Amino acid sequence: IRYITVSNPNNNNNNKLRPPPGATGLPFIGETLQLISAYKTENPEPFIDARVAKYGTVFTTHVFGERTVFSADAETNRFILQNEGRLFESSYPSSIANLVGKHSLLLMRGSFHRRMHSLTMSFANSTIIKDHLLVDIDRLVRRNLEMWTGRILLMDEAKKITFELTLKQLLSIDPCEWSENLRKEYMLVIEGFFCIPLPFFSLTYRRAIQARKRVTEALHLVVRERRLERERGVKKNDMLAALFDNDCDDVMFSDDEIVDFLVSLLVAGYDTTSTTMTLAVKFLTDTPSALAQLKEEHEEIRARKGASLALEWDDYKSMPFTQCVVNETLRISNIISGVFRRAITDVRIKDYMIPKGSKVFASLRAAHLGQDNFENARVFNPWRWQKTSDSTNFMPFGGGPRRCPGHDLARVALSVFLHHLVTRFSWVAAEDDKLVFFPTTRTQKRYPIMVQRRNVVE
Ligand code: HEM
Repeated sequence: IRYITVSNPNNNNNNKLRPPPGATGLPFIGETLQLISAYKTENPEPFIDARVAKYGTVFTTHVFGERTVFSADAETNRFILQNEGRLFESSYPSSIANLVGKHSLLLMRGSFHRRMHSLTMSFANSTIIKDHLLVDIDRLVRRNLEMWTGRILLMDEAKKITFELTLKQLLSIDPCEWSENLRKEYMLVIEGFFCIPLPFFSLTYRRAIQARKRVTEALHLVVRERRLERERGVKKNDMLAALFDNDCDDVMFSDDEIVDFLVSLLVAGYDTTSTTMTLAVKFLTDTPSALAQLKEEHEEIRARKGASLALEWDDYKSMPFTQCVVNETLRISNIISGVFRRAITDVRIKDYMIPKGSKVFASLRAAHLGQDNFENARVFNPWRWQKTSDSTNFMPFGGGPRRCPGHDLARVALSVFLHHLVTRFSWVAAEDDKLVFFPTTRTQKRYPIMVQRRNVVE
């Protein structure tokens, strides 16, 4: 494949190139309804498969109000993501942009984005996790699991756990009534992400905007209080402290900037990690041999440590099969099904021309489920990762300058959660439940399970 930026508009060869083939469907709505109805089922693949068969892995469609170049090709996706800021830039729908706030990392661009992205990374990298976040993750996961009994909605429980973890890491706040109320407001904000961003038309969106206001008010109070504490010399080791410390450089963050930044970190880590936790359990329940192997791995760790010691970094590093399960869950469920970008110049991809201004969707899902990229790609098979530790076709956390800064943190949280779950409980699905992929990836009934405490551990 040749990828070339078109810098000379008078180049005749380039002028002959056309945009990728495809169909743009009905006026205004394009193929949006076909896409939504496919993604509302357990098997949305035919939407992509049919177009790939007809037009190839890069095709044109028209979704969510705009003509869009859709890439189902892993190499093209990588090229798009790595050229962030040079050939493409991220482009979120206005519903999401309004709700995360204008100072959010998701919306930042250029050198400021690079700087804030690396600040976020430096707060969630493996050294920091090893040195102090792991202790909190272990404690908060155990604390939640201790309360489980009988029938639970796993998706709700996983959300509670990830929200508590994120709040602790960002603001050093332990679970309490205040944090639980904040979480409820957050759920309303996230509901608003995928609806029409017109308060007049959508009650969900109106509710989301009001909830965002309450969330930012609550966070403003925390930031103000922490500034006062800081003046009194109280030091904390969390994301908010890192943002305050950045004041010492050339930039002084205002409270508004800090609050938007925190809102977007909570948004980005909350739904993604909790849904992955839930789906990992669902896939394991449906694949008993994988669950048995996972249990064995974790029971060995417990046998070494005894019933009650907290997990340490070396324990996390001795969970090879768990990493296979995490990879395979990320590959097959595709919590972030793809990312939207906009071409900031004319770009040549393969033998097509992507005109400047075009909307582009790099479908991570299509690459992960492409039969040419993975053998029996649509089957949950964690053992495949025992053969290939890394794959260039595997990008659940995106790539390039916007690669997810929470990727290590998410992996650790998932592994610790699975460890305590399989060593403390056995469970069965309480009802049939199925996966759907619109508006976000979730199971229809929030995955009800019946849990039973095991005797092997405290
Ligand atoms: C299984 C869990 C997760 C998945 C699958 C996931 C996936 C992704 C993906 C695909 C992107 C790239 C978006 C783009 O290129 O436009 C991203 C960005 C991001 N993620 Fe995650 N993420 C997860 C967990 C987390 C966690 C725990 C955090 C908290 C620190 C986090 C914070 C972010 C932020 C702030 C961005 C925006 C980065 C930027 O635009 O520079 N994510 N994530």
